[in-house]
This record gives sequence, structure tokens and C-alpha cells, in this order.
Amino acid sequence: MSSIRNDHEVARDLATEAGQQLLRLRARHGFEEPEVLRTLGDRTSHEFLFSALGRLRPSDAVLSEEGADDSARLSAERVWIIDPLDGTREYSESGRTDWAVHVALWEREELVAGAVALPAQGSVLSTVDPPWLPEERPSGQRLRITSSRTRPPEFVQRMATQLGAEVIPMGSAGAKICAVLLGMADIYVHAGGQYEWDSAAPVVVAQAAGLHASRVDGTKLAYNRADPSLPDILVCRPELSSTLLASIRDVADRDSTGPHTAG
Ligand SMILES: Nc1ncnc2c1ncn2[C@@H]1O[C@H](COP(=O)(O)O)[C@@H](OP(=O)(O)O)[C@H]1O
Ligand SMILES: [Mg+2]
Repeated sequence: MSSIRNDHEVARDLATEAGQQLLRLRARHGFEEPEVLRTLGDRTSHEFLFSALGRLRPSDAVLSEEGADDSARLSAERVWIIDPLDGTREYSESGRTDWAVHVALWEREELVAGAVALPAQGSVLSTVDPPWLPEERPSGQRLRITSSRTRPPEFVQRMATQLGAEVIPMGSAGAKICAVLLGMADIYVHAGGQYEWDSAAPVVVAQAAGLHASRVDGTKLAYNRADPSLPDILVCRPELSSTLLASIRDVADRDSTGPHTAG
């Protein structure tokens, strides 16, 4: 009876199933040929998600990291924005659990549903039942910033120094935003390049849970644009956002290679 599932459940169930397929592929293939594993992972997950969405939601458009960009999405009312395998590099490294499957639904200018599967961590976070945020951070605890392990923006270290924060390197935008949702980090910041599919699903779950999510200049994250580039992002507990946006402005002002503001 899949046709009666609501959009939240469709996102959750498809991200979960794609994640299980990726786990099986990883177990079967091993890590001897990482490039082959990465290509197979991207393709297997994309093909599953694309065909399942075509079956379950035939009138909707799809924007996928691994699919051809169909411009029909620009006049569609509903667009599924998917990253079949976020953290592809980490997926191909033995023992790493920081990779994810992202499934989000955009409808008339807003993200409205989504799910992030973290298959190697055995969890799926979704808008069906967004995680519950503790009301306050333990007082006196050092702030923890999670950022890309392979492409951290240069300004992050100076931001951490300014805030007395610790930096936690991690792969996958989805895994990092889930780390904030699960209380393993307080802040995710990125700049220098990314695309809509890297953030849509974790951002809609983060917003449903009450986290702040914006561009690094504080403006809104906008999706289903003609150019899907969305190069920078800040996700954090809401009470930290004004301090962090000021800190980013400050370190960016002192560094011409700092974050480029929204344009
Ligand atoms: N400078 C950049 N330009 C383009 N994409 C970037 C980028 N930095 C990070 N990304 C993308 O953002 C996702 C998370 O990156 P990271 O693990 O470094 O934090 C990855 O998605 P994929 O794994 O889906 O390609 C990565 O490709
Ligand atoms: Mg990605």
C-alpha cells in the first residue's frame, strides 16, 4: 500500500532502503578498489531512488546529484532533491561511518519533508519524527564545530580560536548536520562550494527539530534554483546563531579567502 504513504514517510523509507542497499554493496565489494566502489555506490543508490520516486510520485520532478538536470523542475510545484550518497569518499574507506543518503521534498519555494539515512551508524533522521533537542547545552561545555575533514574552509580554525571551540573533522554534510542534531557537535559550518543536494535533506530535518540553518551571511538557504550551487551553510542551535554569524563576519573581514557571502 505504498501509494498511501505520506511524503515524510516516503522520504524516510526510501532513504532507509537506499542505505541498506549501500551497506550490502560495501560488504560485497570490499575496499580494494575504492574508485569502483564509489562509482557503484553513487549509481546503485541513484537508480533505486530515481525509479522508486518515479513509481511513488510520478508527477513530481527530481533533482539528483547523480542524474541529468531536467529543467522541467524549474516550473514544477514539487521537486525531490536527493543526494544518493553524500560522503562518497568516506563510503569507500573501511571503518568510516560518516556517509549518508539524502532525500528531501521541496514544494512551492520551501523544503517540506526529508530524511537522512546514516546506514553505517544504524540511524535514520527524518521529518516523520524529528529528533528532540535538549533545551539547553550543558553550561561550561566547550563549543564543538564540525567541518569537512578534507575541504574545511580556511576561516574555521580562526573562528574556533575566537570562540574557544574545538573542531571535529568529519565527512558528509548530512552526517555533520546529524551530529549537531544528535548533540555530538554544536555547529556545522561550510564555505567554498557545495550543492543543493548536499544540504536539502539534513536542513529540512534540522529545521523541523528547531535548529538554525542559513547561509553564512545569515540569509535564507534557497532551493530548486536554476543553478544548484549553494556554496556555504551554517547550522547550529538557535541561541548560538547571532554570535556565530558575527564571528564569521569578523573572521571573513580579516581574510580575503574567507566565506563568500550569498549572491
Ligand atoms: N568545495 C566544494 N565544492 C563542491 N562540493 C563540495 C565542496 N566541499 C564539499 N563539497 C561536497 O559536500 C559534501 C560534503 O563534503 P565534506 O565531506 O567535505 O564535508 C560532499 O558531497 P558528496 O560526497 O555527495 O560528493 C562534497 O562533494
Ligand atoms: Mg553530497
